[in-house]
Amino acid sequence: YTWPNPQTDILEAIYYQQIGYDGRRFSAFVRTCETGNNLGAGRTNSAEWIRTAYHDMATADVEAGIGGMDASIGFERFRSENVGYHAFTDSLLFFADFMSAYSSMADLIALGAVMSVTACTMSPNRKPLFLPFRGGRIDATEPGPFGIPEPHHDLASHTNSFKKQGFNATEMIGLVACGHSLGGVNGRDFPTIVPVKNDSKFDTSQSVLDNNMCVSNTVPKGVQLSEVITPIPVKPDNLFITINDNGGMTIKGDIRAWHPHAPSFEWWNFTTTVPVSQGLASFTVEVIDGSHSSIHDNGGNGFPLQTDLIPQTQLSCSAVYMGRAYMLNLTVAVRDELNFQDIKLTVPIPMRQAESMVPRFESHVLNMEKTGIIPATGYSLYTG
Ligand code: HEM
Repeated sequence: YTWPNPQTDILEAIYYQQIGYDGRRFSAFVRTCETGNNLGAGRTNSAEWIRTAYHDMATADVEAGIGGMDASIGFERFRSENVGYHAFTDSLLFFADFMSAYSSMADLIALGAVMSVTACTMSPNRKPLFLPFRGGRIDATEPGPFGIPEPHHDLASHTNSFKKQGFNATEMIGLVACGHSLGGVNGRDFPTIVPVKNDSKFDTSQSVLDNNMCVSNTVPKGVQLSEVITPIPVKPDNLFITINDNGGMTIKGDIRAWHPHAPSFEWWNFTTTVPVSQGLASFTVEVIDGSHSSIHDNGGNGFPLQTDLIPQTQLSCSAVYMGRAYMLNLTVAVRDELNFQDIKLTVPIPMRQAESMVPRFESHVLNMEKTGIIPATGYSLYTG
């Protein structure tokens, strides 16, 4: 993808930046397929994340284009068809820390499933599976229909229910078998599903996983999933531009570089000051590795810098207490020659939803007031 793209940028970081500087540590909870003893004997995060993804998706009606991966499980945890609700509660609580206006709970549930599959196919004798991950799911604001398959249902009703979810009988068997090979334990407690439990060893279920764990791509009508998200080799991050009162513009930032043989990304930072009159529209990055040099130009046009409205972080502050209070005071330098009439700030604020533990982002729009000028730069300051 081409940088910047807010949604892809954030999901790409949560997926691929695990350890080291700015590591998001999402995968620490599924470092191995067995990780999770902290939850109590026999519980594993990977199994719970997979089950959460499946139960979120399983009420889909693909023909009608309703339901699918939409985080409606947040509203549905206490239904009897969602027996063992702690698994869903704990998974959603973990994912909630990674939510933003650009990373929906439904995307994070899907990513959790993708990462769990990788963790559970990692062993010395085989290649781990990295399932393609797409973003763009939209969280539901109300519960979905009932319809999770339960152990006491008969075969015909399972077949029907999987058909509604978009799977034929063969896929149903594959999906249930591979799902329960990951869970690994619970089949024993529920004899009605023994036939599928015994069906799968990990070796044989891998191709099944491959085809079917794409359950996470079942989404309601109208939701457009992104392209498969893969890491870009060079990515700018934490860019801050300051308009100085001596006529200079200071650009600071990090560059994340992907070294094929390193376990994590390498990070470099830079600071440069140019006269405001000269400006800076974009930049390229040269990576020198031994005697080899390569120029990264973001697909041809360079990494763009937006200098019409520039947040001045040194003049701004924010405090976030999830669910209790929220404070943001933002000052932006605005280029005078653009003659904007109004400058409005749109802030997505996480709001509690009464019946779900998943917050909903609500956009609040406020007017920014002119609070000063930065002499001899052609910029004024607006605060809101
Ligand atoms: C006929 C369809 C299905 C039935 C009746 C069923 C039923 C169950 C039951 C009763 C449990 C035990 C829950 C507990 O002990 O709290 C379980 C666990 C599990 N199920 Fe299913 N399931 C079905 C399909 C699936 C599918 C399609 C997947 C994933 C693709 C899946 C993934 C899992 C996982 C990973 C666990 C283990 C959870 C853990 O260990 O924490 N199930 N299932």
